[in-house]
Amino acid sequence: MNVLVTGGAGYIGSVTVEALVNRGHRVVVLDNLVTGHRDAVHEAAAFVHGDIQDPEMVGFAVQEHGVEAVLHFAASSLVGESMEQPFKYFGNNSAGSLKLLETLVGHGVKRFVLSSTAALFGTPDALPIPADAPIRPESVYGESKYLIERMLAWLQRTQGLGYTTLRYFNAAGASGRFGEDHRPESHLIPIVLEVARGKRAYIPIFGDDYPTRDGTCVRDYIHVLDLAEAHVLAVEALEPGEAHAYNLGNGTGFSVREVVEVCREVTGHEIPERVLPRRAGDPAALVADSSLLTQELGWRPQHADLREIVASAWRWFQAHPEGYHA
Ligand SMILES: NC(=O)c1ccc[n+]([C@@H]2O[C@H](COP(=O)([O-])OP(=O)(O)OC[C@H]3O[C@@H](n4cnc5c(N)ncnc54)[C@H](O)[C@@H]3O)[C@@H](O)[C@H]2O)c1
Ligand SMILES: O=c1ccn([C@@H]2O[C@H](COP(=O)(O)OP(=O)(O)O[C@H]3O[C@H](CO)[C@@H](O)[C@H](O)[C@H]3O)[C@@H](O)[C@H]2O)c(=O)[nH]1
Repeated sequence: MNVLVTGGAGYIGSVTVEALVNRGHRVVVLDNLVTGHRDAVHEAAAFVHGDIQDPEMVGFAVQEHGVEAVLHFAASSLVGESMEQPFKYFGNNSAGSLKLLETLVGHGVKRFVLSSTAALFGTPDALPIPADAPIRPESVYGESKYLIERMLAWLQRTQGLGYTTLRYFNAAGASGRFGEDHRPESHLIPIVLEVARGKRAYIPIFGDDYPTRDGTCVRDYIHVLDLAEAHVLAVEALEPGEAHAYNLGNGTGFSVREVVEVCREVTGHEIPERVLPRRAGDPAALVADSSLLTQELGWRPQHADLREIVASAWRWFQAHPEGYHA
């Protein structure tokens, strides 16, 4: 298939492009490089430096490359930041995706896979969270993604667009070539590894008074390679006019303190910690029930062990001490 990947110069997008290329698909990446890196774009993929909100750039990419399906990663994606900058999130994510979808539908694109999020679920009634759990975001980020899901539901009904929304939990780890390089970094595992690499003095723990087993937030960390594989399966199976929503995680939760402990084991470094106040928008615990994805697409995580996930990130950081800006 000819696949357009928005945000393909970013963390999860770059690893997914690698997986698509390995599977024999032809890929064009559209990215404005606001958080992504040109060097993170696989050499077998075409690259268009542009914004999802620019109809001319998007239209050019679609026509020039005969695009049949779109994987939409491009977004602003930090829970904490979204609570401080709501207009950025409703703008880039919700309004940006609306513009993108208008252009794509106008060019006859009928297959669309959305990077959605566990942040849709807020504080869930029970764990693990199934795909049909109630939606009640507790952050602007989560709401901004849910608005895109609602647009997709209406475009399926009115325009025959086929879509799959993958609500993934916490991406982590690296492929051999592509890894996580956010600036500044805000995600837990790369920050803990920055402490191990001597780039930070300690790991701040945002709250230890949550109703969890050790008081720190629990998350379901999924290997970026398993995420990439789910995208390949989803886009290969998707037909025009269909609608699917899947949760995507390992089904096991780790607290912030447990993650730090695994990082100590993997790196052999001490990793001091310091407890700070809670971060706005953080639910106490998020763990995925991905059984619908397993039933319908045969997806199963191949790298579920948190030690393996952390070790892959650790190897990538050792091989790329300055990230993509070497
Ligand atoms: N990292 C996670 O744990 C996680 C979990 C659930 C969902 N997600 C979602 O997955 C997607 C990718 O996340 P990531 O961690 O790889 O983020 P990232 O910031 O590394 O990648 C996003 C990419 O999109 C590009 N981009 C942003 N706005 C754009 C625009 N308007 N036009 C063109 N390009 C634009 C950026 O330059 C970047 O390359 C996001 O949609 C995010 O919401 C991430
Ligand atoms: O220095 C840090 C960084 C994070 N945390 C905590 O670690 C957990 C994980 O945080 P982080 O790695 O920032 O991820 P999330 O905020 O859970 O969000 C990620 O996972 C979501 C899905 O669950 C995605 O939608 C988001 O895009 C992605 O950033 C949270 O409880 C944070 O409060 C700390 O205690 N200290």
